[in-house]
Amino acid sequence: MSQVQRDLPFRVIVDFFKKLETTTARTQLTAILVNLFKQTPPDVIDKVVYLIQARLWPDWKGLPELGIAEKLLIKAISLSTNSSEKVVEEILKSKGDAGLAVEALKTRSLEKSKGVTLFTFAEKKQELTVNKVYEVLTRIALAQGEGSKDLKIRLLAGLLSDANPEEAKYIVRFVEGKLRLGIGDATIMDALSIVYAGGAHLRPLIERAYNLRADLGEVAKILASQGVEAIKQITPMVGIPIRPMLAERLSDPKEILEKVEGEAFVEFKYDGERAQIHKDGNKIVIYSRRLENITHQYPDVVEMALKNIKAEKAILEGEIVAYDPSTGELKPFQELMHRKRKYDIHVAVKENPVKVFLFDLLYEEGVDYTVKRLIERRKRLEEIIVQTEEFRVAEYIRTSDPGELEKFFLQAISEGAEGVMVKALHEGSVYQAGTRGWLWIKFKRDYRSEMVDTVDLVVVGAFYGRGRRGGKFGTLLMASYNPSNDTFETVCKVGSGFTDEDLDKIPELLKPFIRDRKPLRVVAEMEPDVWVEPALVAEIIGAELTLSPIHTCAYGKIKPEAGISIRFPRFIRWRDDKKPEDATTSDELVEMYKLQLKRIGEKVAQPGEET
Ligand SMILES: Nc1ncnc2c1ncn2[C@@H]1O[C@H](COP(=O)(O)OP(=O)(O)OP(=O)(O)O)[C@@H](O)[C@H]1O
Repeated sequence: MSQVQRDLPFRVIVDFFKKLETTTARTQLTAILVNLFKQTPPDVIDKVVYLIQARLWPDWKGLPELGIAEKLLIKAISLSTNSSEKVVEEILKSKGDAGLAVEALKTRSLEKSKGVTLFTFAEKKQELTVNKVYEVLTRIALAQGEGSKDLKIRLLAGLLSDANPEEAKYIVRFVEGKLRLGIGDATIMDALSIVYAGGAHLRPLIERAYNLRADLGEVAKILASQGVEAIKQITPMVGIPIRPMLAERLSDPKEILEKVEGEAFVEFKYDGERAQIHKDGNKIVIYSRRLENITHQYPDVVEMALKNIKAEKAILEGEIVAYDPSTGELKPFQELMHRKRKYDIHVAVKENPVKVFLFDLLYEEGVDYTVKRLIERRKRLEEIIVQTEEFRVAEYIRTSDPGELEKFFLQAISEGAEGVMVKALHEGSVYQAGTRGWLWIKFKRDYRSEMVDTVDLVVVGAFYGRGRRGGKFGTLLMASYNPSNDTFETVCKVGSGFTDEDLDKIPELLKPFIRDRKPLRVVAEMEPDVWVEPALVAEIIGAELTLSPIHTCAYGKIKPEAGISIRFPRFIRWRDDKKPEDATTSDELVEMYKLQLKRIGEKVAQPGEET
């Protein structure tokens, strides 16, 4: 065999980007991706995956972003194309896209130099490779502090000079953060399974590995270089976040207990911020529900964890909740916002104290607890911590009695929780990382409306307002997530519930995600004024769920030619702790719709009852 290939020409990736631009069907997307992975040597597959994900590394690493503002970009393009900044600005204006601008300028300067044949042979540039592009982009991102602006410009200009016009176009789009390809993690995992197992059957294992080690580039590399066995052996690792287990929802205590097969742990569902606490000796890292590193926001939690976790190496989960030290009362989630400010964290720590309620153990001293029953995980959790007033296990009971469950639920609400989490205890009650399933069921407070619960939907479009809202976005087109084909299906247009301040902020929030055509993963019948790449999640409540022929959520699942929609939807708040794939799924809306029908049925059956 020839020498092992360790790199991939960058033009192969460029060809892939180009093909994607003219593709809309998901099956085709997967096929194109399979073709790319087949050509990718194992050594660079991690980098190829990151580039497809439009990033340089997983967000949780907390490494800097590229940090190239438009001004710097113009300077770099000007340097690399021998054009003045003014010319670059003009072309940028007329093309409306920096990628197209650099492509045009480079083509022009190539044509100009065509006549000059002297030295061209000897000077023929080396072909750009994925490693080279990745290395320079990394250096650009890591250049920080004094003189870093200049360094960033020089590095980028150098890279663009080495690139041909098409390569330069995509490099610029990447740098600008505009290289969203509409390829979700689900499609990447499908393609990896096809390439390395010849079909879909490896997909669940790849997904499990990704759930335990939230780094798809790394998972792809292990698979490509060490094979399927290595993927099977993957266990949690302290320092690398585990994708959180999620709960289904129901609101009938009897039905909930039937679903978890009888006896259950019923815990307070605290209204705070989920925290995955990693301890490695005297180092603590805290990851959020979205797997962002939030350690710096909670120096007090770091201290509590160091003091009260007896294990050397462990991964624990809990909820961080704000409280009022004068009364001991728990405060709502919004109070934690003070911890998001970058400066004066010590002031926030003093003014907004928190408690931690632990509810799971995922790993301890080389043992993978995610594969163990809840009962074992909880027992060990209690053994390895010293419980204090501020750092302790979530309030819970163990029961199989619906009446007792209901009573505990009311107690939870009266003590400032949102409701309860009911957790299965049976043989199969493992920790299902990254999965929403029936092993955990949330039972939340009724919002005093027909819709029992709020939903979290993704912005996929926006409409300009009229009257007082003229010229501004007044209404957003919202969608649910359909994980079975990795798409976003429209549910409703929401125009109420926004404060003036919310409305003022919308253009800025949407700006990076606005597209001139329907994003690949969006399924919609209506045409908004602008399309929005799925990125922003909002919590929505409405009067009730209805069926609508113009929305595509779970289309045809309840009735032919109708999707599920929300009557009188109202915006509650942004959920920036959620990724679009964490939004309420179309199947969950189907369940909620059925539940609503059932409750209406019950009301009709007992007309005397107060509703
Ligand atoms: N005792 C507990 N056990 C598990 N999760 C808890 C508990 N108390 C509070 N929580 C929080 O509830 C969330 C579980 O609900 P779910 O799995 O549906 O996630 P979610 O979609 O963020 O929930 P929601 O939208 O209801 O806030 C967890 O992410 C966690 O932050």
